Amino acid sequence: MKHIIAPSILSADFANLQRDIEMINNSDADWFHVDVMDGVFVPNISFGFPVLKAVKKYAKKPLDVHLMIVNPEKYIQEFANEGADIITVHYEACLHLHRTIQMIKAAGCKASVALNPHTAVGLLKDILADLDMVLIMSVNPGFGGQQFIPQSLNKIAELRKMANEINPNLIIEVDGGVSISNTASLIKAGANAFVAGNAIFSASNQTQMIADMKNIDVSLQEI
Ligand SMILES: O=C(CO)[C@H](O)[C@H](O)COP(=O)(O)O
Repeated sequence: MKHIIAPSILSADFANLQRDIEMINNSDADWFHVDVMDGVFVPNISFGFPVLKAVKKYAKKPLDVHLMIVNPEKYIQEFANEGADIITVHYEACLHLHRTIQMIKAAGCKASVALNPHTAVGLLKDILADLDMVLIMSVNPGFGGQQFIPQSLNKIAELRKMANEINPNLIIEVDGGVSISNTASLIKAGANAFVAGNAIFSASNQTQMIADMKNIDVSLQEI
């Protein structure tokens, strides 16, 4: 299966959100990545249900909702009701992660767990079989436009190795500092879904940038 490109609407122009949603609809992108931040789990506040609902109204592709919030279990059903297709909760925010994953599935969504840069992938071993996706944060969450943390490549490779034994269909998504210049090395490490905010929305031709990231020829790229 070809890798997935998920533009992060955190970097969109909120005064022209419908225009940016249509750009994604008409591009080679696969998903919309929607970052929800509460100002507690991360030092930033983004948006919540009303914006998700507005995006859902126009989006013609699945909504990949990344909850950077404490106590995410309180809001799973409402995010599902407002249109989330994939829900990612943070390992660091869940005291009862297994229960929260079951809640996401019961709400009819794909279930995913995100790991902050300091969190070891081995901690997911006993729950990996229950997951549709793991999101490796390759920056400290909270802001777009940060620099990719190189150690993330080792984490992806380690996770892919573990997934090959436990859950071969696991999607490994990378989020933070992803661009056309590191997509190939991330694919080689074992990732197959890419969130990109700044790299797409600051490009002079956004649709072309999405196409370039989607159609990158890994065999021609150096690590
Ligand atoms: O989760 C996020 C921030 O916490 C964003 O999705 C991520 O930072 C994408 O932005 P960029 O591609 O510009 O790094």
